[in-house]
Amino acid sequence: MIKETVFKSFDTPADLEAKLADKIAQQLQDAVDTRGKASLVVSGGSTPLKLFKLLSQKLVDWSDVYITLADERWVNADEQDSNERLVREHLLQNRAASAKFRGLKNMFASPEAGCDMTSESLANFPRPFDVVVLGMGTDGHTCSWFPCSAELDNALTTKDLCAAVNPTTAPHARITLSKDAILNSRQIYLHLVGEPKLTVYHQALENDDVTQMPIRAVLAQRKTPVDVFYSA
Ligand SMILES: O=C(O)[C@H](O)[C@@H](O)[C@H](O)[C@H](O)COP(=O)(O)O
Repeated sequence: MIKETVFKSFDTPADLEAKLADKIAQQLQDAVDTRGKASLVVSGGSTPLKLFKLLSQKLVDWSDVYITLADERWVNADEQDSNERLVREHLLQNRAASAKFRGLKNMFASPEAGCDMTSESLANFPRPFDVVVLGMGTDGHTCSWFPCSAELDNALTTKDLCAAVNPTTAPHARITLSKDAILNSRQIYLHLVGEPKLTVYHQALENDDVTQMPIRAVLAQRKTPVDVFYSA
């Protein structure tokens, strides 16, 4: 059994988003005030869109904030399934338009070929990352650590910043930050909306077999604080 750390339950997704946006904005500004710059890693998917909008309106010294993604589908940034597109359209707006964003996709033909260049492009990011916001799929994946993929072990064990992943249960080849990179953070938030995800989260707490549910790699460690923000 994995011991739960911080679990915060909200009546509505809007309540959750308001609180989480406040916390993230405060932590980013504290980082800028303390160290001169801050870093934020966000996830794609459908859950964080309203959070992105709220965050984009916050008073933060955004020009000192470096933003990247936890994972990306290997598609061009103008395509429907691109996480970069989501970030550009929903987060890098309003006050946050001046943030320094680096996407994970580059011009190489595959994530395997492009991985090293992506890692190099993130070399000037403040690390440990100040804030990481993760989502979770109902198969227990987070980032692009898919239980179905042959590359899962590499993504969870490499010391490299990035790893290539080819999921068999989800579209597109992917590039993902590694477990080592994600856990080298000051604060991780796990953003969960909907009862099916609460059920999966409780299943994830049952044991620490990361090959079945890779989200356990985040939940079972004690190096980096993980706060779960949940709303039905
Ligand atoms: O690119 C992605 O798909 C992600 O970054 C992924 O890890 C996501 O966070 C979960 O799959 C949850 O996705 P939803 O928010 O769409 O449920």
